[in-house]
Amino acid sequence: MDDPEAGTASSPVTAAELTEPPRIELRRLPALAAGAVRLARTAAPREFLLVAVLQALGGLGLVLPILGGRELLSRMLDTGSGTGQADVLWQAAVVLGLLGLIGLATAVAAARDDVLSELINRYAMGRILDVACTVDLEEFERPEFHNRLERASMSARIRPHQLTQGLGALSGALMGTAGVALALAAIEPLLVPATLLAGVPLWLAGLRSGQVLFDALFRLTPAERERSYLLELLTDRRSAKEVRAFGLGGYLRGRWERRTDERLAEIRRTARRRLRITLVARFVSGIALAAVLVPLVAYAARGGMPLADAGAAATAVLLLASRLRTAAAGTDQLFEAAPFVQDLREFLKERERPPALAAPAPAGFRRLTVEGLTFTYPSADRPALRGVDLEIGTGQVIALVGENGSGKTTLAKLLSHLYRPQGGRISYDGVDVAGADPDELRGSIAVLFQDFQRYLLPAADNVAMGRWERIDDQGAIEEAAAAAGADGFLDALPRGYRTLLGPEFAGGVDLSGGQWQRIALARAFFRDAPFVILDEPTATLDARAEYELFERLRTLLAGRTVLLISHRFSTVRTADHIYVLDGGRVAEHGTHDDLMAAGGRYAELFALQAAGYLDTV
Ligand SMILES: Nc1ncnc2c1ncn2[C@@H]1O[C@H](COP(=O)(O)OP(=O)(O)OP(=O)(O)O)[C@@H](O)[C@H]1O
Repeated sequence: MDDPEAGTASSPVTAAELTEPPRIELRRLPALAAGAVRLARTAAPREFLLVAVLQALGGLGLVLPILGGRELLSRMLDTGSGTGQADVLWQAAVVLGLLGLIGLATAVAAARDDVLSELINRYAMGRILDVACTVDLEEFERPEFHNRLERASMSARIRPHQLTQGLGALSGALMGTAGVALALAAIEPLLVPATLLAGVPLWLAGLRSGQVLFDALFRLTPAERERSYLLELLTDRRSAKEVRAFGLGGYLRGRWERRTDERLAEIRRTARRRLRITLVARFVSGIALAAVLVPLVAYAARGGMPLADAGAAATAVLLLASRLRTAAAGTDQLFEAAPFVQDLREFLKERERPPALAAPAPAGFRRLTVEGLTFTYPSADRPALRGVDLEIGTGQVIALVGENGSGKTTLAKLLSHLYRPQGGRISYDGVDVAGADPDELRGSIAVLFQDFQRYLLPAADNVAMGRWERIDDQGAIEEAAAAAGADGFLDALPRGYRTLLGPEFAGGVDLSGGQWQRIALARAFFRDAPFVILDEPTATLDARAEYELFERLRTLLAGRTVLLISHRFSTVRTADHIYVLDGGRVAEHGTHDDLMAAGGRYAELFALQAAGYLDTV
């Protein structure tokens, strides 16, 4: 596909560089306008051409009355005969007909413009999704990335289209301006540049006013995101029950109202600033116009030129000034959209790693080795993992245990290649996989997260999301569901596997927490990967289901390598090897018997849990 951003990229602007609103530079305007036109042309080639041609025809509507009218008038004054009058009538009919056609073109252009706007929005949003789906997961931990994503999404809705609209309006207005300027030049050439000067304050004001609006919306972005988040809390089904149970409606609503008031106050301040800029510009422009008209009238009054000529010149000056104001309306749109489009383009440059640099990933391993693995979350001041060493042999079941916050899930995320290690290495059979394509590496891994996703899609699709390429393999879907113990309740659903899950959509049904977890487990089985990572896979399962699952786990996942994270020591004791994490480090490791004999942290936690069960008996 033709890439409208091609050839424009400099080094990507990093998140840190964009904490202040970028300045719009006049010299970048032509490139921005060209970029927006390319974007519009790529997004909607036919619509763009049609609207551009129709808008240009509409622009003729500004010139035609002047040129046609003048010609018509001189013909009327010249003709005395009947034939001449017929000519004039015929010519008048042509001018009127053309004006009618131009009116039609303008109306059609406006209607097609709505479609063009949607198409540009869809294309720009597609480009934003390209970035959102490919950036490192780590980016989602950075508030600045979310601010930029929010701004880009808001800008994509209207700004590229606004920029092309501004260009269209400007080119139409410039045609009109040129027509009047020619007429004025015929009377008195000096008056043309003098009148054009009156337009300069209007253009400068448009530039400043556009930047003021962008600065305000840029600074409002974090608060705007908070407002959206509060709105979601107040309107989403998942939060609705807790909001009611804790009586949070009024409190959260109050927070939303305060943020909204702050936004309104900022919008009011910005509107006042922009109005001041416009009024000052119009005043200065008016003075500049008076500086042209007053000497003209005075000169004519002193007899320097015939009064009729002076009257015609003054009329042309006023007409030119009015065309300049129309042109300024176009530049206002252009300047208002430009900083947003510039910001959007910077975001779109934020493409992830160039795929060509990634080495082919090994399909699996016989031995996975982790050495000195270190990782700190972008928003954290302490590492979540510090120098972790670990070894996993193919076909083994390895367990990770440790208290809350000890780093188990973080290690699982690094082993699934969702984050890149900041120190240390992960090797497959002695080869560091840091340079390999993470997408490819993830292709041979199935992960079941603690906070797995509940897709509001048909039940079968929920399982098939594990390997969407095989979404039509109903047999394999049912097999995976049976392995996870989900077949019973899925068969009993109103439309079986085709039942929509989630009651938010018509015909959808909800499941219990444990049933959702079995579906997530089925998804991991359906992925059919050689390395399976299960983070608390039975947290919401009943005791019998959990027991049965672990009894069958070795059979179900025979030949696969399993990394199991669990707080339930009864389930991890059968693992081939157990790693105990503490404060981001491996505190100890070994088999259940080794660790019990060592009498360390594992033995202590195991005894604590066992005592809890005994107390309740
Ligand atoms: N996205 C994040 N941003 C910042 N810090 C994080 C993030 N996720 C986890 N942490 C921190 O990293 C540390 C390790 O967290 P991790 O989720 O790996 O622990 P865990 O052992 O899986 O805990 P649990 O048993 O509660 O699931 C904790 O101190 C946690 O606060």
